[in-house]
Amino acid sequence: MNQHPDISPARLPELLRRMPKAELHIHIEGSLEPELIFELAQRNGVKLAYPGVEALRRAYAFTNLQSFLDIYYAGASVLLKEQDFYDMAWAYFERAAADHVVHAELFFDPQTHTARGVAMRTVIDGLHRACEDARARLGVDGSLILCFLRHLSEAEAFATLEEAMPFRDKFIGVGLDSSEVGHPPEKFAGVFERCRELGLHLVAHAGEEGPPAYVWTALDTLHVERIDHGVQSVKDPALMKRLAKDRIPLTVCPLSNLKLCVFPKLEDHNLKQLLDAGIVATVNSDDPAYFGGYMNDNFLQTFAATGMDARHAYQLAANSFEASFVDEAMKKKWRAQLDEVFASFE
Ligand code: HPA
Ligand SMILES: [Zn+2]
Repeated sequence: MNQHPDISPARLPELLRRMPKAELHIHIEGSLEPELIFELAQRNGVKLAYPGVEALRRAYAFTNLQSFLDIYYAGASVLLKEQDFYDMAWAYFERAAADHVVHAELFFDPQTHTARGVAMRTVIDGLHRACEDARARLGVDGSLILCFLRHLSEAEAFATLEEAMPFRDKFIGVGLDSSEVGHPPEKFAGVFERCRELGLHLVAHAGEEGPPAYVWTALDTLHVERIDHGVQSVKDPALMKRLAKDRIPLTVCPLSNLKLCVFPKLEDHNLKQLLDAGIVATVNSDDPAYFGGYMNDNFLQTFAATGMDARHAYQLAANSFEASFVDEAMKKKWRAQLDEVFASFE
């Protein structure tokens, strides 16, 4: 296995496109393209606040996380039927396959839908059916992670978990998303403890806009296995050491961070710094329909802006497999595919 191939910078874009990779931080509702939003709105008779696709796209000028979330929840309002959830996830899987994503762990926000009267079964069945078809027809392995909305109460998270329990075999874990600042991980200590007892995988958004303290409590109070975003961790050297020592993966989303003004320019992004500190960082798209790109857009633009090389590319792909919630045999298979692609570029 050659982890440090001598590959010329000119061939780096093609290598980034072709290498197999896992996506571990994608909100499936954030993959809803404006065209599909309008198609579903028409199909379901939902009235939107924008006259058309272009007007909606023009509204995608965000200043921070909250300015995005307001539009993201409005976009999700067109999802009503099982087929809508299926169509959304299927469109994502087709794009993922084109980017050589071999495995994806999809976040979904049930509370966004159940609050509008959509049944939990409708949401989970539609998404799960798309995962099954993606495996069979595209060769993309997919699984679901249920996210609690952190701007809501812990009692509401408990009620959501209860509602989802009849479908326990259709999701592999739980996460925590939505407005971060003012809603620290410890607000959800009880429900995460219950999810841990249930044998669910645990992740949480922390250190996207919020302070390193939120990353610490996600680790030590919620006992999460991965941190989503986590880019603010560089402000705390002790935290950086902890993440590296315990090999806690960070699911980093460079174009999201750019669009939500977490970094002023992609050139300022700290992904290379995280990797060079020995942290198991990965690249992900977060909400690709809103942030200007899917997996390969994130890889290509970030590499062009930050001067990372083929060694970083290999590390990021290998990290995505290490950080995924699959068995060792699957990880081994994907690492072998990764080595094969790198070997073909030497
Ligand atoms: O980037 C995000 N952060 C927090 N919540 C979210 N929900 C969708 N995307 C995001
Ligand atoms: Zn996210």
